[in-house]
Parts: sequence; structure tokens; C-alpha cells
Amino acid sequence: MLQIKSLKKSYTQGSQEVKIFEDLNFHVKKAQRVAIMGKSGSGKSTLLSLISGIIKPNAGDILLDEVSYKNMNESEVNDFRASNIGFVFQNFHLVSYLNALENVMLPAKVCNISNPKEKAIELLKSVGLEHRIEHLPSQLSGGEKQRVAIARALIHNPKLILADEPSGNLDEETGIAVMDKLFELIKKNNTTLILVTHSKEVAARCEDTYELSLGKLNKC
Ligand SMILES: Nc1ncnc2c1ncn2[C@@H]1O[C@H](COP(=O)(O)OP(=O)(O)OP(=O)(O)O)[C@@H](O)[C@H]1O
Repeated sequence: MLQIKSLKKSYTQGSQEVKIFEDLNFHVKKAQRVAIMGKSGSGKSTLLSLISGIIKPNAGDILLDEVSYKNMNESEVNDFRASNIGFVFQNFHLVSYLNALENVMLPAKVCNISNPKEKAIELLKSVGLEHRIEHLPSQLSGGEKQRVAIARALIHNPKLILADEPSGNLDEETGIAVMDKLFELIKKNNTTLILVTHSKEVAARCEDTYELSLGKLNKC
């Protein structure tokens, strides 16, 4: 479902070129759950940004369900990402002036899906937050915010979820509860997951774990 072919990416810093990927090849099957680990600076966030089309590779290609990003312009990539990918970040990235319900409904607006309010309420119920739908992010705990973010990531039924340290900012018990919810929902929906984590316990929930090192993904 996700194919990464001969991917090359480097950053230019002054006169220096920082090479991250020189020839990365990788594929993920539908509904597969893949964890990516690796030292700080190995390129994990860069990889997620490339997969989401937020940054462009220097060469090579990425295909999601056979659709290549190569010939899309920026607005086509943005639309494609909005329809097909859901995100869960360490810092939740909720919109501070929107309540939980409005935050969850955001991707539904962009993707024009039917009955967004009903779907958002249903998802908030499924993450145990039916009593918090009118709360602003500042009125929610860290674990509650991440559960709102999970509901938001799933409302448009994305093919792929990209998660970057989703329990990184939560205490252990809350982190486990939030990850239980994320995995329960993605299993139910057959959603493919690529999860970046420093935690072996979190990675163990995935079928496959890879370590990113020197621009290559090595199976653990
Ligand atoms: N916009 C940029 N310009 C220049 N160099 C960059 C840029 N973004 C990232 N880098 C460099 O690329 C390398 C990979 O960064 P990246 O953020 O992908 O690593 P990471 O594995 O996600 O790290 P961490 O676990 O610390 O979040 C780092 O050496 C970083 O300094």
C-alpha cells in the first residue's frame, strides 16, 4: 500500500550537505502496523514528512495505493494528504480555540465527508470522551487531548496513520491507555500504521519494527 522507491533526501546547511537518505527502499502492506525506531537525528521525522508529502525528496518516489506523489503539485499533494493520511503527534497539535468536537470535525470539513458531527461524536464516545465534547484543549488533560487527536486522525477514515511518539508526553499509565485506544480503533478500521517511537514497549504492539540507521531501515 505504501511504496518507497530509491528515495534520496539531503538538507543543505550553509555550504554543507546533510545526507539523510541516499537510496531508501521500503514497503508497507495494507493494515500492517510498523514501528520505526532509531537514534536522535537518524531521520525518523524526515521520513514521516516525506511519506506525508510535506517535504519533497531530491530523487526517488513514494506511492500510496499506487498513486505517486511525483507528478502532483503542492495543492494536489495537500488534498491527497488531507484525504488519505491521519496524524497523531507527541504534542497533540489541537487547535486551541476549538473545542474537542470542533477539533475532531476539522479533517471532515476539508474532506467534505457526510454527517461529520455524528461521526465526530461517535468517535469521541469510542475514545471515552462523550462528556468532554465542549471542552477546549486547555480544559483537557494530556491523555484526553491525545484521545481527541486520535479521534481527529480517524474521522475521515484515512488509509494511513502516521504517529510520532504518540505517548511521549504522557505518564506511563495514561500512555498505555491511549495506545490501547489507538490500536483498538486502527485494528477495527484496518488502517495502516507507521509509528515512530523510542519505546520498545510501544514498538512491540506493532507487527514489525525497523531501526533507521545510516539512511537504511533494518528489520529488528
Ligand atoms: N530543515 C532542515 N534543515 C537542515 N537539516 C535538517 C532539517 N531538518 C532536519 N535536519 C537534520 O536532519 C537530521 C535528521 O533529522 P530528523 O528530525 O529527521 O531526525 P529524527 O530521527 O526524527 O530525530 P529525533 O529522534 O531527535 O526527533 C538531523 O541531523 C537534523 O539536524
